[in-house]
Order: sequence, then C-alpha cells, then structure tokens
Amino acid sequence: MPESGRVPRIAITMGDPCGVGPEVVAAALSDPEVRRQCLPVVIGEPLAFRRACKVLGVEAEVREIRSPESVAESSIKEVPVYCPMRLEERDVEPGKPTNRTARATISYIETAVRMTMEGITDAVCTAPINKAVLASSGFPFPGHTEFLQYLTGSDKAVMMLVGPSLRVSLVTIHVPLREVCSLLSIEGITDTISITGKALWEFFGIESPRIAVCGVNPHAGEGGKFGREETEIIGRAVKRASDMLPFQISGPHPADTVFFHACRGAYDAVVAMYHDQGLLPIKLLHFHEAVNVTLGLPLIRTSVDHGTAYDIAGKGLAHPGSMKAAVSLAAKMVGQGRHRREAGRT
Ligand SMILES: NC(=O)c1ccc[n+]([C@@H]2O[C@H](COP(=O)([O-])OP(=O)(O)OC[C@H]3O[C@@H](n4cnc5c(N)ncnc54)[C@H](O)[C@@H]3O)[C@@H](O)[C@H]2O)c1
Ligand SMILES: N[C@H](C(=O)O)[C@H](O)COP(=O)(O)O
Repeated sequence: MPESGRVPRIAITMGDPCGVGPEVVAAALSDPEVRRQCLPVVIGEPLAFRRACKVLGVEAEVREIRSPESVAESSIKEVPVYCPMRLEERDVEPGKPTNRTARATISYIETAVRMTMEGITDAVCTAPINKAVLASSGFPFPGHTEFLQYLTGSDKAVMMLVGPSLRVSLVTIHVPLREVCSLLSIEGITDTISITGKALWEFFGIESPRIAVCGVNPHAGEGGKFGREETEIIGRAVKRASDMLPFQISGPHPADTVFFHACRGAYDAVVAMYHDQGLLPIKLLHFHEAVNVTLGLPLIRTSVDHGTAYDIAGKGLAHPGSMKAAVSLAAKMVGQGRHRREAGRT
C-alpha cells in the first residue's frame, strides 16, 4: 500500500518501565478512539506492559513481535510489543530503576527512531524518561529532545508544547536559569521562530502563522531599564525573522501577559525564552491534555506533558490524557504532513 493510504503507524516508547509510562501507554491504547487513528507498536518491556494492563484491568491482546517489520502483520485488535532489550522483574519495579532499566529505556528510543527513519513506522511517540536516572547511568543528553537531535543528525531541535488553547516553543530548553541570558542569540531565536512557523504550516494546517515572541526580563525590559536583552537580541531577532519569513511575527512581548492573549486566540504560538517561562502557563492550563512535540527533526515526535511520577507509578493512578493526546496528535501530524506533501506535488 502506498505510504499515503496507510493508517499512521506510531512507534510508542514505553519510557522508563519503573515510571508511569507503561500504565499511560496501556490506558491510551485501550481507548477505541485512539486505536481508530493509528496502528501502534509499543517499544518496551512486555513484563511492565502486562503488569500495567493488569493494574488497570485492561484486557489487551498483547503480541510480542520478534522484529520491527512484523508490526505490519498486526491485527487491529492486537497491541504489538517489540522489546529490543529484555529486563527482569527486579528491573521493572515501580519507582526503583536500575542501571539496566536505564539502558533499556535508551534502547527503546533508539529503536523507535530507527524504525521511523527506515519507514517502518511513521512517527515516534514517547512515554516519560527520568533524566536523573539516565544521567547517573552515563547518558550524556539532558532529555529526549537533545538525544533525538543527535540520533537524527539534526542541526537544531525545538521543543513545542501543544495544548487545546495554547502552543509554546522554547528558545532554550534544559539549561540552568542562570545561563539563559548568555545563551540567547539573534540566530538562535530566529531559528526557533522559523522552525516553529514552518511546523505550524506543515503539521497544523495554519496558512499564515501568527507568532508572538516573549521578552525575558520584566515588562520586556522596560525600554532597557530592566535589562537589555530585548533591545540588543530579541527585538533584533524579531526584526530579522519578520524580514525573512512569511509569518506574522511580533514582540518582544511582556511574558506576564502574552500567554493570556495567546490562549484567547490572538496568536498561533508563543516563543518563550526558557523552559519554565513557556511550560508553566501551558501546564497550568492544560496538564493531562498537552503534548510535547519536537520540531526541526526529519521525523515526527510527540510525547507526554508529564514525567515518570515515581510517587504514583504502578498504582493505576496516572492520568492517561496526555498520552492519548500525544498518540492522537502524532497520527494527525502524519496525516497533515502527507496532505502538504501531496498538495506540493500537484
Ligand atoms: N516527556 C518526558 O520524558 C518527561 C516530561 C517531564 C518530566 N520528565 C522527567 O520525569 C522525572 C520526574 O519529573 P517531575 O517530578 O518534575 O514531574 P512529574 O510530571 O513526574 O511529576 C510531577 C507531579 O505530577 C504528578 N503526575 C505526573 N504525571 C501524572 C499523571 N499522568 N497523572 C497524575 N499525576 C501525575 C506526579 O505524581 C507529581 O506529583 C524527571 O526526571 C523529569 O525530567 C520527563
Ligand atoms: N521539558 C519537558 C517537560 O517539562 O515536559 C520534559 O522534560 C521532556 O523533555 P524531553 O522531551 O526532552 O525528554
């Protein structure tokens, strides 16, 4: 079947098997609406997935597949699970990861990316990893975003969180607050605006994206009195991006009010300067329904808006809303991307 006709195949990584990942994946895949939109393949440990199904009372037909290609043979009723690295019971105990758990977690991401780059699957959707656990096992990347940039050989990856009424992209991602201002550059901000606008057009069906860019200081610097980043860096990036790109770009806006207007429909996305500036408003409004999307890669990647939540892992308490939304958005992005490519050919 041609790529354009097939139901989107989504490689869903289980994330840390000791976190809430297995539960939210199992719950999401038991939702008929999610299943209608895609053919999923779970990349992770079957022990953890079966345990999650049991805790939730989900009756899933779990089929372990021996090779990634076998996903194509799955029936609509089954949940194919591919396991690139076997673990034992002691490695998947909720809240108690081991070094082997960390290595397996990394192998799930590598496998999902490889499958998608090879065209076996159409998108990657990831359940949460624990960054501190991975770091203590020697993993050199701060999170998925930076690892995916490395695995796909991309120049830049942009983190965008997508909620029902707000989309937010970040200029800096997993860095200490004290380093943020020294990491802001005209080029970096311009590239973030550019990648954001292109993604809004390609994957979200927005013909002429409206992008608001935040300042970093109180009142966007108050004309230089509260900081000069707005006049010397951010304002120049907004000017350069407006000259170069076919989008409606404005700013620097005071960050304390721009999100209020954005979530009421004034903008299609807000570009924030640092992690909590952008993620705080969206998680406040949309925790359990927002999706983390990585832009700038040669593949589609979505993820949940929450972490491993060890405090509730294995108890059947984790809200699956963000995981459902992440799978669903990945499928929609596959469809919208195909639509744009096909329209470009006609
Ligand atoms: N997509 C990802 O891989 C991702 C996203 C965010 C955080 N993390 C990582 O997760 C780890 C823990 O991070 P954290 O403690 O800051 O955030 P967290 O999201 O794991 O937990 C924060 C709070 O929210 C609750 N919570 C989280 N998910 C929930 C859900 N689905 N349903 C109900 N309650 C939920 C937790 O119980 C906790 O009280 C860190 O290593 C962090 O880096 C990973
Ligand atoms: N910054 C994200 C959040 O707070 O939701 C989260 O840490 C996930 O990041 P990666 O997708 O890079 O793992």
